[in-house]
Amino acid sequence: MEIIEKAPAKINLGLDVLYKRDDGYHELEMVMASIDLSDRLTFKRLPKNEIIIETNSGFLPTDRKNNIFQAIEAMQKTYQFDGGVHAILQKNIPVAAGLGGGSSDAAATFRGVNRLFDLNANLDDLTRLAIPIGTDIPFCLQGETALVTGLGEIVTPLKNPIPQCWVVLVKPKISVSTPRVFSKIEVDSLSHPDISSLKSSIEMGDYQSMTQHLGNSLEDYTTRKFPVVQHIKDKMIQFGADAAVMSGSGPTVIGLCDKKTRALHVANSLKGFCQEVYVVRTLNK
Ligand SMILES: C[C@](O)(CO)[C@H](O)COP(=O)(O)OP(=O)(O)OC[C@H]1O[C@@H](n2ccc(N)nc2=O)[C@H](O)[C@@H]1O
Ligand SMILES: Nc1ncnc2c1ncn2[C@@H]1O[C@H](COP(=O)(O)OP(=O)(O)OP(=O)(O)O)[C@@H](O)[C@H]1O
Repeated sequence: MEIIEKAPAKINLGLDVLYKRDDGYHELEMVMASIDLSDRLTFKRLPKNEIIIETNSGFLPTDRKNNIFQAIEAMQKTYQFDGGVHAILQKNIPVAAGLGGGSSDAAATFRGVNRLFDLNANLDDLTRLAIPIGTDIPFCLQGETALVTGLGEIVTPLKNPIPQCWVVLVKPKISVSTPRVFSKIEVDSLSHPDISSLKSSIEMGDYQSMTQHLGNSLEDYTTRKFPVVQHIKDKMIQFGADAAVMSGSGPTVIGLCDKKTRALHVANSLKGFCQEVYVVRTLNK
């Protein structure tokens, strides 16, 4: 028997860093949405108690450093099932891009192993196991559009998902380390997007108002370190995106367009500038 799970990327429409906690982590307030750009995972049972990870991506670790490995191990320890897991990852989401690829793979692994061994774990059970592996995983377990608070572990689905639109993703050829960004920011001097207005515009289905309230507290730091991120934002607006914002700790910039033709125009105009350009839809159930 094999189980197949899709692992969609996430975008941060809004990300506010509220304060730094005594343990070094940051209290966040975010609006996140899943998009139609996904990794694909296949899970098979193995007779012996081992974990094998195969992937089409040459850059990724296949040992304990991979989030998939950690998720399988957490499930093995908790549920003590007989046998091991062979996971095959088809990587489509750019790595270290601010699109939560590794977190979504881990979430898909929790779902997949749960099904593969008929473990009947519920969302709360899986969320508890997920938090120590990555703070984006609780959102990835639920998907769609949500307000995400705490360290990332408190996920509250919005009354309505993000209004249907086109998302242009542009990833410059740099990788950004999330731990490094969090260790370098000075919390007192960060900008604070209006997450409450962003949330209400989405819940009211008001696309235009939503585009006016996108924002990311981490953007100033990443754009100062990598000015190319600001260039991409400026170009997106110049070529017709309704709004543009950096996702997560970067470096991917997302541009929103209500019309497909305009999204394709923005994407085509940026292709000469960056190699990795995607046009996707948001993912609503
Ligand atoms: C920036 C975001 O992408 C927004 O969605 C996420 O918060 C990051 O999620 P992630 O990649 O799953 O990151 P994690 O592996 O959980 O955390 C990486 C590192 O970022 C820092 N970190 C993360 C989350 C948080 N609320 N405060 C932090 O300070 C910590 O130093 C942590 O060791
Ligand atoms: N399954 C995986 N897919 C991608 N990266 C992984 C995976 N497992 C471990 N990693 C490691 O995690 C690091 C960050 O990868 P990822 O693509 O999840 O970053 P990200 O998109 O910036 O995530 P976020 O937006 O949650 O910060 C990489 O350095 C990579 O080697």
